[in-house]
Amino acid sequence: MTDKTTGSHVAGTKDTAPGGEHPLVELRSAGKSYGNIRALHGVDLTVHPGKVTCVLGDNGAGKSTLIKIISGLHQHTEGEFLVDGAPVRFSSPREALDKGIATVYQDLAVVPLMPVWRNFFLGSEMTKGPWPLRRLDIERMKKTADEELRNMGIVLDDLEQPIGTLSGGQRQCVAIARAVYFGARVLILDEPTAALGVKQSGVVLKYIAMARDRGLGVIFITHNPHHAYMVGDHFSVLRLGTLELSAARSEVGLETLTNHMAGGAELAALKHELAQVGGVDTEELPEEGDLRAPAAATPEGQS
Ligand SMILES: Nc1ncnc2c1ncn2[C@@H]1O[C@H](COP(=O)(O)OP(=O)(O)OP(=O)(O)O)[C@@H](O)[C@H]1O
Repeated sequence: MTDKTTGSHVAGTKDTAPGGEHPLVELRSAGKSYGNIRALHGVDLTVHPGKVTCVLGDNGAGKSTLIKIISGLHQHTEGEFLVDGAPVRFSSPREALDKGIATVYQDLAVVPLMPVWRNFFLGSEMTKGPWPLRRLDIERMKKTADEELRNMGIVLDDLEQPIGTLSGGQRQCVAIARAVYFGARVLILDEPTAALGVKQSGVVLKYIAMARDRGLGVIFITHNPHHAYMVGDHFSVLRLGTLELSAARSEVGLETLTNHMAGGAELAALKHELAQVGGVDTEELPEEGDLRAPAAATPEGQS
């Protein structure tokens, strides 16, 4: 575990792929500057098949920049980016997709009024018949979408219903099933639970676990340490563009993770500011050390 806040380093923390294989995706001291704004610096990250790597961080921490590098929207300006052990520099998201790296964005790229099955195949429609008589193979698309969603345990009453009528959680799940069907090896999920309630978040976390169990390497971007801890194998906390914490599940507990995300020092500063405003009983607000995880939290060092 590397903890940048304490400077401590625990031996044996470097991720090694099972069987000594290369990670699917690896960043080595990677960084990105936009002009003279350094958005990301010195980031190490590995993604292995069948594992969930969680990237946590507050607003402006650099999460989107990190996703953009891996998904081919931006290029890194420092360090190395490797896929299957080979250095890469993508010029477009298409190149990332060709390597099996699929990204599910929070504002899902769906057409709300189109049926679920049509959105499932959007941009990659099945066709039949020879050119120039080629036409959409609607029956096969409906059947395949139905099978694939069922395989992922997603049972919808009617695939003809417009995707816009599904709940946010269901839409995320359809997007995950779609990425799995189209051969993703690495699935990047951009805050999939951010806009969801507790129950819907639980459903999405279940499908993240299913994608993992199917052997995909998942990068789960989130603000929420509790959600991360439900499914994560490795946790990377970004702060102001650098890695503040990088730890395997066996090395970090939910409590530590929550404290990192809550930003104890920032909370103390906020408490001080609130005290100046008046009208808020700051005595009742928690101290840094009081930021406790829920009772069900896994004890430190256990998973
Ligand atoms: N295109 C850009 N040009 C200049 N600066 C940028 C650009 N994109 C991001 N930044 C800066 O880089 C830093 C990291 O931003 P980034 O969007 O990666 O953070 P984030 O963790 O995704 O935040 P949020 O959760 O708010 O989306 C911020 O200071 C941001 O202002």
